[in-house]
Amino acid sequence: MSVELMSADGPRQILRDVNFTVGAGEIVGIVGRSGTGKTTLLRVLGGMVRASSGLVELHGRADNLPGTVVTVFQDYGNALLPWRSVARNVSLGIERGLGRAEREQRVADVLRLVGLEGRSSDHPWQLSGGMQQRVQIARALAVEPRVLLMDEPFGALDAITKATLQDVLLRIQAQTGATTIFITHDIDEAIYLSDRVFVIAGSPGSLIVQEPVDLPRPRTQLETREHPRYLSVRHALAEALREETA
Ligand SMILES: Nc1ncnc2c1ncn2[C@@H]1O[C@H](COP(=O)(O)OP(=O)(O)OP(=O)(O)O)[C@@H](O)[C@H]1O
Repeated sequence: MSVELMSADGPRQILRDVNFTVGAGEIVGIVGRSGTGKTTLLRVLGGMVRASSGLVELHGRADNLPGTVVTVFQDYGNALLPWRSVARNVSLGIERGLGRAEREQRVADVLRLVGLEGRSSDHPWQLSGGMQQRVQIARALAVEPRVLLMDEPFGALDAITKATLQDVLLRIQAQTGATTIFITHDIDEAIYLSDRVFVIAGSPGSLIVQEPVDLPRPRTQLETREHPRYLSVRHALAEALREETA
């Protein structure tokens, strides 16, 4: 797939020949320097931007079924509606199509998954940044997506909250089996969470590495990061990113 977008000087190629397949239930982390087109790629996968050549297929179909692909943004502060309670933010994507009892049950279930069961009647501004990001993740999960796309989901959080949410995400993904594709600037986060790590490089951006992680699950913050395989994947990714900078 390739993507061209309009700039002030006319059309500009943003991504060139980015072709890959992601298996159902797989977790893929995308890393790469700023401006290489990672967010654009995620937008194409989410159906928000159209590829100028090539296509995105989900289970062999090019038309993304609404609700099957959901995106979580880094900017949780703006993603949540401040006048709505936590529960009503989470129910945003399921207000049509589900009866009230089923909807309330679904909201309660996903809030429990992200560890916010006691905060359903709070408003976003009454929560910490990490909690607000959990609300956004809960809202995405409420529609029971087959594909979860996340653009630097933990980028704005402190290291301890980030580690906690990484583990929340792994637990949820193991339970829901959602195919998960996320962007991060943190190589360690990419390895810790993923089955494969993609490196996007250049301008226009292309997919230069698809590194299998091959670390056992369930993963833990200490043991996984001390595993010899972890270090070799880290080395390979650092080399790929360094070569690109050189
Ligand atoms: N809507 C748009 N119209 C025109 N050009 C765009 C648009 N969105 C992004 N671009 C351009 O596409 C290129 C890639 O941007 P993108 O946000 O995808 O990169 P990125 O790898 O996610 O960067 P970062 O890591 O800094 O978030 C940039 O040159 C940007 O200016």
